[in-house]
Formats: sequence, structure tokens, C-alpha cells
Amino acid sequence: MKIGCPKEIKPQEFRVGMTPNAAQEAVASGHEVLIETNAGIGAGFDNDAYVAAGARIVDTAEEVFATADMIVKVKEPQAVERKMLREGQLLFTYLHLAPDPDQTHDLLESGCTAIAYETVTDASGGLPLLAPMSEVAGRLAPQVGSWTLQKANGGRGVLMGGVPGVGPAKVVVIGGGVVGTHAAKIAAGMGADVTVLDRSLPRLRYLDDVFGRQFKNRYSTAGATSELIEDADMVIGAVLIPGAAAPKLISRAQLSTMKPGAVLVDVAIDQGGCFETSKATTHADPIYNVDGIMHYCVANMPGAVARTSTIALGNATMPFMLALADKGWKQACQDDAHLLAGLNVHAGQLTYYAVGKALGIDVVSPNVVIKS
Ligand SMILES: NC(=O)C1=CN([C@@H]2O[C@H](COP(=O)(O)OP(=O)(O)OC[C@H]3O[C@@H](n4cnc5c(N)ncnc54)[C@H](O)[C@@H]3O)[C@@H](O)[C@H]2O)C=CC1
Ligand SMILES: CC(=O)C(=O)O
Ligand SMILES: [Mg+2]
Repeated sequence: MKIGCPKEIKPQEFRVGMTPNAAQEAVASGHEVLIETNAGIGAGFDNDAYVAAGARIVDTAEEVFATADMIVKVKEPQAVERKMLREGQLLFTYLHLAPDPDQTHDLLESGCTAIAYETVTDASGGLPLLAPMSEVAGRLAPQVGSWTLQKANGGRGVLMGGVPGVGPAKVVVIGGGVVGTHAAKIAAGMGADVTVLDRSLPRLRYLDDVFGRQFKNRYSTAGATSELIEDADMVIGAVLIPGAAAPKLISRAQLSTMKPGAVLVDVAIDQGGCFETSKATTHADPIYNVDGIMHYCVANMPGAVARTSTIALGNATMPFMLALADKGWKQACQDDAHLLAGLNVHAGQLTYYAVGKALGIDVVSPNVVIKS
């Protein structure tokens, strides 16, 4: 199979879909790998590293899209990339379709087959291709939130760990999954007073068992959220209902109950955001103020630490990428129900229920599609 990896074009996105190590394994399995020139530069991988791995460097994204049977990327295809997708071509990348009708429409129109990293599952009920980036974004959230809390950036001017004689910042993390756990761990490590809210009692029990008194946890209800945000310096949004648009857990009206200069970091923004006032921002212009509350809503947070993120993502995607290349998508998905869970679009049909529900589009079962 011809596997193509274009350079990412989303603003300030420095990750790349294939590492030289992944390219080398694909070549060793008999595949041809095409990398757009300088695609890996932002993550510290130059063209020579890919050539040494046996890949071919091509000059333009157009050539990658025109030649490859499978496109491997990081971020959802941007409008100009969507125009280059072809019928029968396989796209393997993050998609986040539920909050994105334009992209969904274009993918359906293209006739391509699209497998979304964020909905591939594993045997323990996790999301193995989302997890590494959730680990990164979770660990970044208190770091960017504490920067936003600084006075010059519009925040309350509160130091995470306080100092002797002055108490620490109060941090509330809504959602105690992968993002939330890593965010809580780092915020607690910075000395903040941290509370995690989750809707899952088993998850709260796990957090209690593993982290003990490093941070507190509460069952997530509207009442508990209202009570905690009034006193919070920072709220980190980290909820997920897989594939679906994020539920809105803090309304605009509630901002007036918060302390002026408090910070909302909405990591769930790639699924539409879990605060009513969230709108996606970029690394170039990451924060904005609504009613005196600072918002940080960057939809590709891991791009800020592109090298760590590229290697972490590559470690997770590589076995799936190789299965898709070795067997073709249909056989690979027939052999692995967890990979089939990633199928969102095939030949003009939507195949993921939560996306169809969010966007009001009819869905065809992925099990029907792989047998057709
Ligand atoms: N902005 C960015 O750059 C990135 C964003 N993300 C996003 O972060 C979000 C969280 O991802 P993960 O932690 O991997 O998901 P996860 O599935 O590991 O955790 C989500 C948690 O939210 C909980 N939850 C659901 N509804 C809730 C509610 N109403 N109140 C409290 N908790 C609730 C679930 O019980 C679960 O424990 C996703 O939308 C993901 O796409 C992930 C990586 C990067
Ligand atoms: C998860 C995701 O969308 C990202 O890493 O950018
Ligand atoms: Mg994202």
C-alpha cells in the first residue's frame, strides 16, 4: 500500500502523523511511504530521518493526496485538504465530527473511508488513540491555566502553590478520565488545592484508591459544580461522552457567580466544549475574556509540545496503521472490533451513531458496511 503523510496545516500545529520509526516499520512490511517535505520539522524530525527510514520525500501535499491509498495525519483535515480526498481513499486521523457539520459534509461528499483516532476503543473500555494526547493535554492544562491566572494575562493573579502564609489556588477539574486525572496530578503537584468531579462512581473510587489525599473528588451534579466554581481560581473542563458533543456544564449566567479573573481551561473544546461560553482558540491567540472570566480553549493543545506528542501518538497509532496497511481497512476492521469502532465515514455514509445524533444525519451500522 502507498501510505502518505502530509505536513499539518492547522495554525501552530507542529505534530506529524508518522514518526521515522513508524515509517521504517511500514517500509519493512513492504509498504511505500510518502512524506511531504519538512512534515516532521516541527517535531524535530528532518527529511533525512525519513529518508534513512526508507520513506520518499515529496514536494507538495497535492502529491501526497493524489498518490497515497491511505493518508495518516494528526488533526482533522482542513477545508483545502478535504478537497483533495478521493473516493476509496482511507483517512486515518483525529476527526471530532460531532461539533463539525462542515467537515462531516465534506468527508461524506469525498467518498473516502475515514477512521477517527478518537473513537477507536480497547478491551478495557478506553480510547487508546485519544489517551496519549489526553495525557499530554491533561498535564498541560494546569500549566497553561496557571499562566492565564497571572495578572498580566487577565487572570486573578493567584499563584498555584501559594507561599507560606498564603493559601494555594483552588482548582476544580470536571471529568476524572485521562485528561482530568493527569490535570489533577500536575495541579496537585504544583501545590494547588484540587477537586475532581466525575459522573462515574467506579472512576471516583479508582481516583480515591490511587491518589488518596493528593486531591479530593466529588460526584458530578449541577449543584456540586455550582457550589465549587464559586470558590475556584481555575476550572478545567475534561468531560467526554465518546464521539458526542460535550455537555454544557457551566452556563454564561454562572460566570457572574465566579471570582473575577478566574480561569476556565476547556480541554473538551474539540468536542464542542463543556462551558457555554467556550469557543475554539489557537496557540497563536489562546485566551479571551467573557464577563471577567478568562477562557483558554485551544483545540490542539498537544501541538504545543510537538515532539513529546508526536512520539506518544506514533507509539499508539503505529500498530493500527500497520494493520490497515497490511490487510486493507475492511479486513483489518473485520478482525478487530475496536478498530471498527473508529469507522466514522465510508463511501458517502456516516457510520458513527453519536455523530449522526449530534448532527441529525442518518447512520448506517459499521457492521453492515464491512460486510458490503
Ligand atoms: N483540547 C485538546 O487539545 C485535547 C482535547 N481532548 C479532549 O478532552 C476530553 C476528555 O478526554 P479524556 O479524558 O481522554 O476522556 P475520558 O473518557 O478518559 O474521560 C472523560 C470523563 O468524563 C466523565 N464525564 C462524562 N460526563 C460527565 C459529567 N457530566 N460530569 C463529570 N464527568 C463527566 C466520564 O465519566 C469520564 O471519566 C475529550 O473531549 C477529548 O477529545 C483530549 C486531548 C487533547
Ligand atoms: C485529541 C486531539 O484532538 C488532539 O490531540 O489535537
Ligand atoms: Mg483536539
